[in-house]
Amino acid sequence: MPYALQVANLHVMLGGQAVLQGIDLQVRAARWTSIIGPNGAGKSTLLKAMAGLQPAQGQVQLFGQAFEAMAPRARAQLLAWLGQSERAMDDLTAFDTVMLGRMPHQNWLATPSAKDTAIVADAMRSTHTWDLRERSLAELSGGERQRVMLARVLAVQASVVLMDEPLANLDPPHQTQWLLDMRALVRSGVTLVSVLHEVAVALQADDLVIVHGGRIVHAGACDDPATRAAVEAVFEHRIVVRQVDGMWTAVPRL
Ligand SMILES: Nc1ncnc2c1ncn2[C@@H]1O[C@H](COP(=O)(O)OP(=O)(O)OP(=O)(O)O)[C@@H](O)[C@H]1O
Repeated sequence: MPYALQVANLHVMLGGQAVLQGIDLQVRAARWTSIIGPNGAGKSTLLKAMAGLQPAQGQVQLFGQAFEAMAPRARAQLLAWLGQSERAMDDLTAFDTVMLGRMPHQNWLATPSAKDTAIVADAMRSTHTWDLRERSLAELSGGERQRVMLARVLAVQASVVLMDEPLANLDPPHQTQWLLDMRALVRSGVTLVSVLHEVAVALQADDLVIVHGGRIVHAGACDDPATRAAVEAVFEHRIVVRQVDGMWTAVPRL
């Protein structure tokens, strides 16, 4: 089975604390993997390490190649990243922000090609940000801004996309749209890894990785009953995983 990302014996220390303690993970290509777990479990740190943005002990491979062996530009074309509450340059327009996603494909100081412009327009239309294209980021609401950042990641057209809390600030229609867009992306062959607090959305993924205390406590297919039991357990049985209209969802146990 082809793997997009392989993580072996990953350790991260932050502020004298062991935040990741020997993570082994294999992310299957052309599938959607969701990472969930309680606050402070180490999810964001794991995702950052998989993006090469977090110094760590251990090994991360992208399509079988060690990260450090890859040229930065080749890696930036293959792997796109959306961080949590990502900072952006407030003075840039939404259009120019999304165009930043094309940088790994452009030559230094070259003007964007017609292809770059078409890809940016597509990404902005699919995230409903096209009408915001001339506004500066500073003028946008939290959800509008998040959708612009999503468009930027889509504009990279990377084979592997990592997203940390992509639904932050998105209203329910845009959450549903995100789900539909991500399914289409994965069907087209992209590998998606997302850290999500919305358990009901995370359960729609193909595979689920559950992190607790810097360790993976469960990894399995979302349609495996053992995975659903592990979800309830890691959240101390304060939620129940139920089927509604043929879809698995999580509701509070009151
Ligand atoms: N720069 C840092 N220095 C010290 N400790 C850190 C640093 N960054 C993160 N931590 C700690 O590492 C642990 C894991 O953080 P991380 O952000 O990976 O958790 P998370 O599972 O994504 O949490 P959340 O669900 O709250 O976003 C937390 O206990 C956090 O306080």
